[in-house]
Amino acid sequence: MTGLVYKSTGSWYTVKTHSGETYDCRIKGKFRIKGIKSTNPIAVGDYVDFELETNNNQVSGVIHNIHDRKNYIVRKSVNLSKQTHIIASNIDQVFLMITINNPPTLTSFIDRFLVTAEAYSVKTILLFNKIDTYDEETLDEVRYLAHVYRKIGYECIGVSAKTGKNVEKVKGLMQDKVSMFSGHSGVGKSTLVNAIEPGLNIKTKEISTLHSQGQHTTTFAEMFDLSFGGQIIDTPGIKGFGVVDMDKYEVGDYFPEIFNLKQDCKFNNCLHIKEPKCAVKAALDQDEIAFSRYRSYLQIVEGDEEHYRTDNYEQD
Ligand SMILES: Nc1nc2c(ncn2[C@@H]2O[C@H](COP(=O)(O)OP(=O)(O)OP(=O)(O)O)[C@@H](O)[C@H]2O)c(=O)[nH]1
Ligand SMILES: [Zn+2]
Repeated sequence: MTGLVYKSTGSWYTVKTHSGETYDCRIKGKFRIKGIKSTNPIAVGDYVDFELETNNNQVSGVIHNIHDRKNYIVRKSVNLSKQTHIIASNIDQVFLMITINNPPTLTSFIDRFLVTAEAYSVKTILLFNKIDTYDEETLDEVRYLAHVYRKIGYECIGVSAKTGKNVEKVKGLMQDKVSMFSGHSGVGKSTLVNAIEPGLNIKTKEISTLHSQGQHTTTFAEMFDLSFGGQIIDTPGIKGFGVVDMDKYEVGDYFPEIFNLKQDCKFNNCLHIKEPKCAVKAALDQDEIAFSRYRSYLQIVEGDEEHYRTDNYEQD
């Protein structure tokens, strides 16, 4: 049988078949996936093959195969083992929720998020929430940001989880897809998800991420069905996408507007900083590339690790 993993608790997996039956499954033998050194071999969002077995009149499943993943997101463990934990896989899209001032979402946060999402091959849609509260000046800021991000290929939608503005539009995008919601604490993730699917109480608030010994608990994601088709993955306690190791020469490839120009730079290993005949710097001078985007690019290339962690990898 084949099913989709909805929940994992470490040794047991909740797997749902296409016809809607749910089974508790375990893994058979050692499971190694090429190239990933992770603490969990199977994650929420995985498609797996399993066989049923009966023990003491209890039916459960034994997973013997995992299908290739289209993408996955990981979290590095904070301890010294340097192992990764796969949070979720096969994500169709992530909605990055942004508020201008309550709380403020900085462009450096948005851009670091987008770079990570590009590196993971996860499509991102930007939702500017709480537009019911904005004055004309703040709305101008929303319009400007939407212009900047639309120009480089990201869909941008102004929404209000409170008044319901554009909530139907977001639902339409979610139909029959696997979605996630991200963004700073307080941007309105729970409120919007509740407006989209009333009664689905996703626990975006984690009670505590620390054990009494001061170690981080492992965060387990969970998948939920949407009544109108599709699923939502809830990742309690995880507000950003974490840190992805990348070479400084790779960073520009995850900025679509920089990637599109790099073949026009004189040097094929151009970092677009001080090199002569750089197409990216020329585009910046012509205002074809937004300065805030270029500034974020420089911050990432110059490796402001400390900043990266606090900005993009929040855990309360
Ligand atoms: N005016 C207005 N208030 C909103 C809107 N969306 C959310 N809020 C309010 O903003 C506050 C935070 O919303 P939450 O949904 O709890 O935010 P969250 O992103 O889930 O926060 P965490 O659980 O901490 O990650 C609540 O008081 C909501 O009522 C909106 O569109 N307009
Ligand atoms: Zn260049």
